[in-house]
Amino acid sequence: MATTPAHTALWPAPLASGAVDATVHVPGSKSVTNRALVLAALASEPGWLRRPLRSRDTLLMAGALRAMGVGIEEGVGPDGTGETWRVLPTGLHGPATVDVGNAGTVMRFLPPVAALADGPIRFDGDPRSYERPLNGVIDALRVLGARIDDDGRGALPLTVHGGGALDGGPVEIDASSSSQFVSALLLSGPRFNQGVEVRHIGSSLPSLPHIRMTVDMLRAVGAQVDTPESGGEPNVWRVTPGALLGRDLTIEPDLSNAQPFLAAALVTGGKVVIPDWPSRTTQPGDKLREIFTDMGGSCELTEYGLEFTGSGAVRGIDVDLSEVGELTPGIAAVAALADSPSTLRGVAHLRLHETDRLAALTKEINELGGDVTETADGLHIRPRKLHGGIFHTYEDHRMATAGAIIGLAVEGVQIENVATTAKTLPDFPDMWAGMLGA
Ligand SMILES: O=C(O)C1=C[C@@H](OP(=O)(O)O)[C@@H](O)[C@H](O)C1
Ligand SMILES: C=C(OP(=O)(O)O)C(=O)O
Repeated sequence: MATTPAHTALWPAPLASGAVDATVHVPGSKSVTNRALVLAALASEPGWLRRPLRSRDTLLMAGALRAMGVGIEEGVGPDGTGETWRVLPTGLHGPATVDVGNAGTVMRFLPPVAALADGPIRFDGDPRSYERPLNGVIDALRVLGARIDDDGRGALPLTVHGGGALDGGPVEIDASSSSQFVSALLLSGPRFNQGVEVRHIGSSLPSLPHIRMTVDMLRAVGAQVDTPESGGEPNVWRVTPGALLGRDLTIEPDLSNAQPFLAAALVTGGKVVIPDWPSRTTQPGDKLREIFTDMGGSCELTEYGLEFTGSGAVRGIDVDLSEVGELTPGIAAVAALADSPSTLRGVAHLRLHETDRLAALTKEINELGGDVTETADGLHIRPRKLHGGIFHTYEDHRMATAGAIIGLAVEGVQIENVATTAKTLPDFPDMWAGMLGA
């Protein structure tokens, strides 16, 4: 019997029968796991990643580093706990081929690593990866001494002809389309002969917490990094050349992936506890404590984790999301169920994410009867009574979880290709059913 291909399969989003009351263990952060893998691969000694995220994006990162010769072994941590990767930074060899899938972190963070390998590294990925901007990384690497063959569009596919070392030094980039350009150059910077000085010359710079995450993690493995926040020039980051330490790092839960579960507490007037929510973090998802409180919930951060409670009321919000763009789909879903209008601003660069998220959210919410309009840099959302229907996801994990949030409150919502959540949260459907007590 023919089976339905995953991308057309429909998942009936469960309707909440009442207020949710659940504890949800959220797997490790995509952004922290993929940075930790890169830094461990560039270190001068072995390192450990405990509780790494195992999802499409992080398995692609691990696979790519392995293809370049890095050892990444499944293991038991130094204290006997499982769920660990041991990283043996023995390699960086070409020729090799890297599949980036549609992972921004893989397509941006690895070309600078490949420039340090001793042979050609070919990069390819999903059709959407050809459309996502990479010019900031390609142009900068050329200035820093790398040889790269591409088709001139400033995007994938391409080959980095690694020369075993890279000069490095000062470079200007426009990172207004993605903060990942800056992170990519900084992460490999300690291994460039002269280090790197990245000067952002564009009009705006999204996702600043993700750049802070890069800087914090570099410092934690012994790199010296000067930043605008540490008294340096505005928009300039400087990394000194030097060896990196191998570390024993426990990966924090992915706070952006906690979003749909917190949203469930908000829209059902229930309660959700997320264990191990860090008391200090650079993850943008931490901002949800404030945003979802403004939208009607309340939260308490204890040593055990975050307890988030909905009040039964869901309020609209006017908010600049430029620092936390990846939270937009989940906030838009909640806003569509609120009792007053919302304006989400500062996220024009979302048009270049997994899909054009502003267009996709507008179309899919409106097809359920909503009233959403796109602005130059965001969305206006005027809540209306929604009805069931198919919610298309465009191979975007956060579109799928946004649809699931709406489905809690609207009967008959069917999510197309819920399996696309595997990009960062492979167990999403089971976790969602578990939260609802199914
Ligand atoms: O560095 C990172 O880990 C990320 C940076 C952000 O990218 P952009 O600056 O391209 O939005 C974010 O949206 C993405 O999900 C993860
Ligand atoms: C934008 C995202 O991913 P990527 O790392 O592919 O840019 C995201 O996860 O929301």
